[in-house]
Amino acid sequence: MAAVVEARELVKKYKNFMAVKGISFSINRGECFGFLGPNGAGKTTTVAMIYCFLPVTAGELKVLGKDVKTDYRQIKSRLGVVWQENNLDPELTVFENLVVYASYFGISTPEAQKRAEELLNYFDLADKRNVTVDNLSGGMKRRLAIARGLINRPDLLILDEPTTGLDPEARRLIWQRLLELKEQGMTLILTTHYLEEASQLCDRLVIMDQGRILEEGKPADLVEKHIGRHVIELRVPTAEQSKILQLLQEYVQGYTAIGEMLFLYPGKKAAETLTALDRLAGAIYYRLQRPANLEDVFLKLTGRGLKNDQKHLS
Ligand SMILES: Nc1ncnc2c1ncn2[C@@H]1O[C@H](COP(=O)(O)OP(=O)(O)OP(=O)(O)O)[C@@H](O)[C@H]1O
Repeated sequence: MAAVVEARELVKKYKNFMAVKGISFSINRGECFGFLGPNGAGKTTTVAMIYCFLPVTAGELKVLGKDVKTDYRQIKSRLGVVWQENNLDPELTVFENLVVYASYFGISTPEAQKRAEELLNYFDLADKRNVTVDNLSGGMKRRLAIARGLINRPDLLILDEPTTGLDPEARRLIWQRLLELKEQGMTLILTTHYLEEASQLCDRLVIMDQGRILEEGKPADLVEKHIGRHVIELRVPTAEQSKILQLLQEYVQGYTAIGEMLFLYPGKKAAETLTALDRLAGAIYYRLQRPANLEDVFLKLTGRGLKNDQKHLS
């Protein structure tokens, strides 16, 4: 499969702060590739370098076979981007936002109008075509921003946290459209700190933290590799934990301890683990068995949750 993005030992330094610390990855044509990580991981910085918006400090970065250091004009003309912050023009109508943006790519007005109509229909915004952006809901603004990112019919669409701050219904509508675009063969790159978004949309992803890539792979494979099918969550006083872990060692393949919380990975022995736990009930304040997910992978790799506001200790 042809790579549309190749990064080798990519580094980004802001003055004295190294936001991206020598990462390597490769993105194939037609896939949805994700950068998953908490705030400050370096996701936006990385996609901004792919979009040729930020210069690379060191390392190699090729997009669509061209070098971002020398061929950025050609690369940019073939990319679409949707930034996390709303940067739609509030003075213009929905329709005008698309047509004016198209002019930056040298697209003729009749062609731009035709594409704008198609995109407004596709993103369920046709009845809003003549209102200004201020009159749109958050979900509509985000859909318009994605429509605008597609106006030049890009080879690659970059989405920086496309559904952050949206309600579940607005989020699902955007996921639906992005999945359709992928089915039509579009290459998508997205950053997110929503594990559900990453699991639903991404064919492959990297897990980033503090400027580094911790893991890379298909979402389901990463969960299987690090955790298995299930997680048993326990709340146990820290003084009791080593005794419990010792008693469970023949059943449990791995675990993560964060304060009083114990996250157990029982592999194929979930039933045996639960039976063994029943005999220990006195020391355990709380117990839950649930399917494993990408957040468990992140937790195991870093000892922290994906969202900064998330507390794992109750
Ligand atoms: N212009 C800048 N100058 C200095 N430091 C910066 C600049 N932009 C970003 N950073 C820092 O670089 C690190 C990575 O930021 P980045 O925005 O790439 O992270 P992120 O993973 O996209 O997080 P978020 O989800 O919050 O957008 C952070 O510590 C951030 O504070």
